Amino acid sequence: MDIVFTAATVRYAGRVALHPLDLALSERRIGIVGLNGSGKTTMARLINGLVKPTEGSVTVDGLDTVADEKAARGKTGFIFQNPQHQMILPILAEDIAFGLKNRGLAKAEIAERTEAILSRFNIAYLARRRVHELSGGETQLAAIASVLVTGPDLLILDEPTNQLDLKNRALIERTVASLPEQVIVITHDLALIEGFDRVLVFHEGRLAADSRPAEAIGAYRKIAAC
Ligand SMILES: Nc1ncnc2c1ncn2[C@@H]1O[C@H](COP(=O)(O)OP(=O)(O)OP(=O)(O)O)[C@@H](O)[C@H]1O
Repeated sequence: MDIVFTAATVRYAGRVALHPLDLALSERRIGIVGLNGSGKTTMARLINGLVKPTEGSVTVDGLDTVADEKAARGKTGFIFQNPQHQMILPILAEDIAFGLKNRGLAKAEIAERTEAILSRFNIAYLARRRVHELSGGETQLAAIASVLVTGPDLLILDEPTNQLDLKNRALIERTVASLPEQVIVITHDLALIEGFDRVLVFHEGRLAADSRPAEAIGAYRKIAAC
């Protein structure tokens, strides 16, 4: 899917969080890195329309995130920094089914798709568990399943390995690597994006580097050392 930023600018209460950004993204694996507060989440939220550009525009697959808000949002699944907050119903299978019910699917299809997505991520055993009792790694997998069940073309993950132990980091790395969907990951976990196609580095609300992972991570290390 093509994501195009055209002079996209974001101000919060008059303060610039993202300076005019011109960028076209179509790679399957895109990483976003940068210091805290550099504008990464703001940039990513522009893609699914959760943040609107104060000036300029953002399109996904040619759909404007403001003018074609609903259609554009349907293209993208977003996993937030604290994914437990995006789980709405208490039992995992019910939470996953909820997104499908909202789309008006028939009961049998909802059951079939819920089961299929749980198996796809090897978490069928968690189907009847309470979402707030899942471990960090289980929560990430459950959130990925809940979001992908509705069939978005693009998945955006905001710091998916934050607070995970080494074993669960590796599990999420493997899971992300195996997804057929296009993926954008915001992360401070540089190992996660080592094999990616393209890495963007943000600094003080501007795109400071945009290249293959090794070069981009090198640029990020220089920024962090200043
Ligand atoms: N809703 C908001 N209202 C006001 N200011 C905001 C809002 N969201 C973000 N900001 C500010 O915009 C700037 C960029 O924030 P953003 O969350 O995009 O950065 P980030 O690079 O994702 O940071 P982190 O790595 O800490 O998550 C920061 O100065 C932040 O305080």
